[in-house]
Amino acid sequence: MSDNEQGASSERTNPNILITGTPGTGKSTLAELASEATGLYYINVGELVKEKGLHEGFDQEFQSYILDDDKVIDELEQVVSKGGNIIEFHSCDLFPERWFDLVLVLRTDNTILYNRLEKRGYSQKKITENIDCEIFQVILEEARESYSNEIVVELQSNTIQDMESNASRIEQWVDNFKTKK
Ligand SMILES: Nc1ncnc2c1ncn2[C@@H]1O[C@H](COP(=O)(O)OP(=O)(O)O)[C@@H](O)[C@H]1O
Repeated sequence: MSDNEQGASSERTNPNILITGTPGTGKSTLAELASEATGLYYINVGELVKEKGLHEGFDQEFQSYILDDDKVIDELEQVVSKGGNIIEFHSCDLFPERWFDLVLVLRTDNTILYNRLEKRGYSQKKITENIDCEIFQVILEEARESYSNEIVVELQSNTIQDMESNASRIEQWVDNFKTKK
């Protein structure tokens, strides 16, 4: 990531990073690795929503929770305002723009993604929905519309090597952010 991907310089001495992308692209795996490498605090928003009931119920048709955006924002506001977090979620337009110094959108080739989702035991309907989401770059477009394009970075997440190099890029980026503060 280049210097200008540093993004709009915030007052934070520790950055907040958002890792987003279609389900199955490897967000949790990368967020955990990057959290270990950087010491930033890892927040899995999907898990938090379930744990703390930050939703308006379960949508049987889409087999997912209907988010209560306001509850999610309220729950996270305090910890995010201090900086030093890696936040991971399969959507990104609900969070305030000011929260993030870097927004990473993971991308995976269709066949690889298909196999990962099938292994997860997703229904055919849910697999198709997610593959379509990836083909039409829904999350990438959402990220570009919601955040300054200077801080939005697309990362390939097909192989273990991709995962390792993405984690080390994040580590370097965080070091660089802290050095400049
Ligand atoms: N870059 C990668 N290369 C190979 N396998 C990966 C990669 N990223 C994730 N995986 C695997 O794909 C599956 C889904 O990853 P996960 O991190 O749970 O995705 P997400 O959090 O985006 O839903 C897991 O089995 C994980 O081990």
